[in-house]
Amino acid sequence: MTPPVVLTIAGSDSGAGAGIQADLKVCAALGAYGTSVVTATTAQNTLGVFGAYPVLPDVVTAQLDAVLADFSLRAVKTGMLGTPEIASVVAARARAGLLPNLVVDPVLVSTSGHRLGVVGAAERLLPYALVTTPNSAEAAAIVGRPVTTPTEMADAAREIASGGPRYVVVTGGDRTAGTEAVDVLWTGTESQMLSGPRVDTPHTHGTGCSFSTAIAVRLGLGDPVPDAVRFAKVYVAAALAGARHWRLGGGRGPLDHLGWNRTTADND
Ligand SMILES: Nc1ncnc2c1ncn2[C@@H]1O[C@H](COP(=O)(O)OP(=O)(O)O)[C@@H](O)[C@H]1O
Ligand SMILES: Cc1ncc(COP(=O)(O)O)c(N)n1
Repeated sequence: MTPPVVLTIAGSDSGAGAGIQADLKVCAALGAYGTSVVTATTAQNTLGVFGAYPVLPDVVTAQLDAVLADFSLRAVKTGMLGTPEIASVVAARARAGLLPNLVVDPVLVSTSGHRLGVVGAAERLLPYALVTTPNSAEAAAIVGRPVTTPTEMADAAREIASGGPRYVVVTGGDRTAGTEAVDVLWTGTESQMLSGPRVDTPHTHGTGCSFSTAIAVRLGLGDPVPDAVRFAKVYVAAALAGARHWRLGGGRGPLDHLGWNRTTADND
C-alpha cells in the first residue's frame, strides 16, 4: 500500500539525532513517506551546536512549492524555523490551507542549550496549528512566566491554545525530577496528564523532534489527535530505551528510532 506522505519543515542536524534527519527516520519507522523542507543548516553533534545557518526564505519557498506541487500531504510538522521571515513563508502556505494536520514544535533552544529559534517565529505559525508541542521551557517562553509543575503546564497549555492551536501538549522531558515523564495535553475542553515511566538515559538528543513527528505520522495514518499523542509518547519512550546503552559520540546521543518495537529484553 502507498504510505501516507508527511512533510517535515525543520533544520538539518549534522549529527543526525534531531531535526530533519530524526524526522525522516521517524517517518520511516512508523510507516509514512517523509518529505522535507530544510530551513537551516546546523553544525551539530552529540556534544552541542557549533553553528546555525538559516536558509534564504526564497529557498524555503522553492522547496515548499516543489513538494506541494507533486505530493498529496496527509500531515505536516514544523521544527526549527531559523528566522521570523522563514516562519512567515511557511505561515502563508498554512493560511492558504496547504499544510493539513499541522503539528508545530516551537523549537527555541537545543537540549545542549544553544538558541535555535525565537518565540516570534513560532508564534507566526501557532494560529494554523492543529497541535503544538512546546516543552516546559518553550511553553514558559511563550506565556512569559515559569512553567515547572503539572498545574503550571496545564495553565500554559490552555493559554497557548487561545492563540490558535486546537490541541497543546506541554512536554516535561526536560524536568529531570521523578520517575515519571509527565506531559500535559489540552484537548480544547480539558487538560489530561500523560504519564509514563521515565527512561534512565543520558541519550535524549532529538526527543522533542521525534515526538512531534510521530504525532504527525499518526495523524497522517488517520488517528484522532489524543490517540496520536499517546502513541507518540510510547514510541519516544521505546526509542529512548532502545538506545540507552548506545555509545554514539561523546555527549547526548540519539534515540533508537528504527528499533522501537523491539522487546525491552533485546535492549539490555
Ligand atoms: N527520559 C525520558 N523517559 C521517557 N520519556 C521521555 C524522557 N525524556 C523525554 N521524554 C518524552 O519525550 C517527549 C518529548 O519531550 P521533551 O523531551 O520534553 O521534548 P524536547 O526535546 O523538546 O525538550 C515527551 O513525551 C516526554 O515526556
Ligand atoms: C536542527 C535541530 N532541530 C531541533 C533540535 C532540538 O532537538 P533537541 O531539543 O532534542 O536537542 C536540534 N537540536 N537541532
